Amino acid sequence: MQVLAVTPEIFPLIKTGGLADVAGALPVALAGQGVTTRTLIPGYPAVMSAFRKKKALYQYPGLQGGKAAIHAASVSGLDLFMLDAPHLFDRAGGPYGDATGADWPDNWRRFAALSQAGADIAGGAISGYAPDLVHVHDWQSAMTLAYMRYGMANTVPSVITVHNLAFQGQFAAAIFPELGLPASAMALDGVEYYGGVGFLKAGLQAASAITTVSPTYAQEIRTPAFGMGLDGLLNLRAGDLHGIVNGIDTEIWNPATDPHLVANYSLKSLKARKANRKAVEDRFNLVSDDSPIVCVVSRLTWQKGMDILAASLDDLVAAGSRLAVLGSGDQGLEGALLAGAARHRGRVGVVVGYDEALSHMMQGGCDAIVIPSRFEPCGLTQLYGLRYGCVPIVARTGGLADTVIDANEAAIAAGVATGFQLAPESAAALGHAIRRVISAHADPMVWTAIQKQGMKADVSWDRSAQKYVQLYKSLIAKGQPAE
Ligand SMILES: Nc1ncnc2c1ncn2[C@@H]1O[C@H](COP(=O)(O)OP(=O)(O)O[C@H]2O[C@H](CO)[C@@H](O)[C@H](O)[C@H]2O)[C@@H](O)[C@H]1O
Repeated sequence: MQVLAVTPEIFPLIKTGGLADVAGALPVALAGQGVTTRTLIPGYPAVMSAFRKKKALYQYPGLQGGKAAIHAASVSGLDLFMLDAPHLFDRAGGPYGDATGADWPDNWRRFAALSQAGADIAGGAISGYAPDLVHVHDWQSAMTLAYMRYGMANTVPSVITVHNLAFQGQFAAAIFPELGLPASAMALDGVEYYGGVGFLKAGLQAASAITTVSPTYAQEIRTPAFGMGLDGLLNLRAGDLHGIVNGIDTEIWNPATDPHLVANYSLKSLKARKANRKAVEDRFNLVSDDSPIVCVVSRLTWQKGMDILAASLDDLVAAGSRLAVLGSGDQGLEGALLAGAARHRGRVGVVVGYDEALSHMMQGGCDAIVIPSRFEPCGLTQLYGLRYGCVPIVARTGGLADTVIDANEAAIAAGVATGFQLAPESAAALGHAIRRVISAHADPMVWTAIQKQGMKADVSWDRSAQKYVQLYKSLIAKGQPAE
């Protein structure tokens, strides 16, 4: 089976968050199950400069205002198509904005172009390549399905995965004439969204099936509280909506071989974690003692509950915990956390920035990782935590609720506990959870049992990749009715 994936990010080439991890790991997992994936990504500078050997397979004399070409290349087991469109993607800064973090004003044009190229490939633009199915991710590639629906590839089945409903790609109606879609597309069941154009909405409407990254989030987004304006549409399409929990790349995230750790270890050699713990203490200027180091590796945003964490710092330190925070995002939150570190020298350390290597070291050296999100489609850092014996402390929402078994008395007695759950959006619940963690940590038998049970959990892609394959097969068997 041949699948064309379209995504704005892919690890290891370009990553701002969990979407990149999934886009990079899923094709490898699917390959083991007879699915060949080729992934279309934008030709950002980091992408185009990664390959010496490129081959232009398709040329556009004009695509959203400039010349463009589709190239093919392979890296780390991934087969890629790259959309080389310098007027759209050859810019310093991040994939979505400039160095100050401000969004590019023409993001609609950039990701409409990516989507147009995706639909063109699906429709046969690359000679000899005809995918059986198209799989797109989030709003940045969602319009692929609209271009397919109103164009050549309207019989190719498709899947859209929602990694985060908060990001919708909503733009003014004035852009519509420049999208190159027929006038009939500007309709309630087309790309129209609250009077403007909705990229994610258009994809949700056109997809043969919709997936999101955990069963609980798939239910939550059908409610007004989590649906972010799309719950009505998601309820209409409930029969085509599936929750498939993310896995992780267990080669890249393997404490036994991870090159970013001072000391490698496994279930049988947990004591070796001490050397990593020492390295974390040094990096974050923490005092050395027996109290647990609780870490955070996160975008610093409201979604992730980082305001609740910042407001709870004094309480968490008073309870006896040490904290190591790595993150970047909202400047107000960065400031609040840095101020907390200044108030609690030696007990709270904060590194503002994005540091892949340090994130591995923290999972390998800290005792626990806290994820107090308000909503969390899946969450990956708790899965890395499970694999590394860095016990997850998670808000009971979305994929966090689906992947961590709370260490209540019954679960401890049954030997199934893998972490700690808390009620979302509550500083009191966070404080209570940290006190439970400190008390469990003080009992090495209990703590080691929780760590080991987490390390035994299956966080690989195996089962979830099977679910995607089953879904792909059922859609291909059904066929996509032409309009
Ligand atoms: N400062 C930093 N330095 C280094 N690494 C950092 C970092 N901040 C974050 N990371 C890394 O970025 C990734 C973030 O993954 P999350 O699952 O938390 O996702 P995110 O909210 O971006 O993604 C959305 O998509 C993913 C994938 O589907 C869903 O799991 C999630 O719920 C949804 O919100 C992890 O690999 C983490 O280690």
